[in-house]
Amino acid sequence: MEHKVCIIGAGSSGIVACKVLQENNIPFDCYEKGSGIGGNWRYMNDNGMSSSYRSLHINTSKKVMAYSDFPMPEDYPDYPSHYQIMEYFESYVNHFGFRDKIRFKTGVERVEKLSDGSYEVTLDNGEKKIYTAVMVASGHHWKPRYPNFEGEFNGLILHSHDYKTPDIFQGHKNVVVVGFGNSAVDIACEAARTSTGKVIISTRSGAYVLPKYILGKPFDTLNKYSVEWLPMWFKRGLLSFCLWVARGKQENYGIPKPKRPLLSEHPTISQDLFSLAGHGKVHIKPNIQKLAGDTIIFEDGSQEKADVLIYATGYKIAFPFFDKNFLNAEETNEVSLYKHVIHPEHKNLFFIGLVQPLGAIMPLAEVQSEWVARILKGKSKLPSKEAMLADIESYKGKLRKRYKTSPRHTIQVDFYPYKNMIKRL
Ligand SMILES: NC(=O)C1=CN([C@@H]2O[C@H](COP(=O)(O)OP(=O)(O)OC[C@H]3O[C@@H](n4cnc5c(N)ncnc54)[C@H](OP(=O)(O)O)[C@@H]3O)[C@@H](O)[C@H]2O)C=CC1
Repeated sequence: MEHKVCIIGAGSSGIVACKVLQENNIPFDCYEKGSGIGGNWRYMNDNGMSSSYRSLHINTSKKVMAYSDFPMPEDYPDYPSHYQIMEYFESYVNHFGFRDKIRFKTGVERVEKLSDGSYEVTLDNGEKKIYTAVMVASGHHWKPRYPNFEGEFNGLILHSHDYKTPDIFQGHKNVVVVGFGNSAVDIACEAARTSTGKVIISTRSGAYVLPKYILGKPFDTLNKYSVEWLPMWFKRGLLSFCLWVARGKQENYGIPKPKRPLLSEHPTISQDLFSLAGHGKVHIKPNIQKLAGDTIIFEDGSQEKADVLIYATGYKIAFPFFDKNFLNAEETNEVSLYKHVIHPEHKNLFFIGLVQPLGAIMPLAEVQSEWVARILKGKSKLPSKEAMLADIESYKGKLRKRYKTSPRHTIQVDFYPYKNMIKRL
């Protein structure tokens, strides 16, 4: 069967999907809402979906993040800025020469499955196109998830998605950042360097904070030596030892130790937090109990006056182009996909980059795309629908056992084991 594929989005997952299909001579069109490639990594992207802030640097190292056949420039630092990552993506697209297959400023409004199994794609200009397969690469860090605290806050409230520059912290601003993921820590550190006021991270679960370096090497480059068959207790012990060597106990800096074991949450990575917390520039408090005008009351009964409240509370997984009865993940962030790629009920509907790795998404989006290309060419066979559904349930069970139950842990994968598994498939 001759395929024609629709790729939705030209971010870091969409461009590698384009490259892989082109290499495999599979015809495709890619649609991108904004006027350029890069998705989340395009600061101030005019598609309105980027959550990048001006000071953003990637928190996985350049070697782990790069696509397999296109290394990042030698003169890039270990942890490039979003400007450098964008340059890298631009040269990737130029090098492999598929920019003309991407239709910019063209959003996908609707994707509907037809009775013959093909997909009707409606664009935002009303145009309708038919495809035999759809690769969804529209990202999962663009639709803010808000908490629902009792009471009202009078000051400035912002979700981390809308945070761009630290000007809002200028002067003597007291700042409370809710959440203890990577957005929360980056923004709290930036606030602490900008404001002379008090900066607080408010967290309901706490976090183990991993430094970017250990023994002078990017932390994630050590990860490749941990082989997938090692038991979890051993991996935990090894990581615990590495953390002890790299930074001692995090409690020594005023960062409480979570009550659950290591590797049961998406990692929070920061080199700066230790220093700023140790200097008393960032304080950690429990979750918010109540908002009361200019005062924030925490669950331990303490109160703080605040000027700025940042919700760094993560994102909803959303696909606005699907009918809610066809696919809806927003409330739970649960999407039932075989190996996080294949929809077992809908043939030739694929999801690229819809994973949250302990590592970078880009090389995983690459192996996923290669797998999809093989499926489309009939070179890889899928198991039965029942077997795929059973595999999905079994994986969900493993996630529930390992991770704290939370919408942020529904698409979690271990970088190297997942990459190797997709390669094997
Ligand atoms: N430099 C970089 O490369 C950066 C990368 N990122 C990546 O982007 C992705 C998104 O990160 P991020 O924006 O930090 O979001 P996350 O989903 O990772 O973290 C959200 C945080 O908010 C907390 N939270 C959620 N809901 C509530 C609530 N109702 N009340 C209180 N706390 C709540 C969560 O706690 P709980 O654990 O209890 O759910 C968690 O601490 C991640 O993959 C991250 O690694 C982000 C920023 C920078």
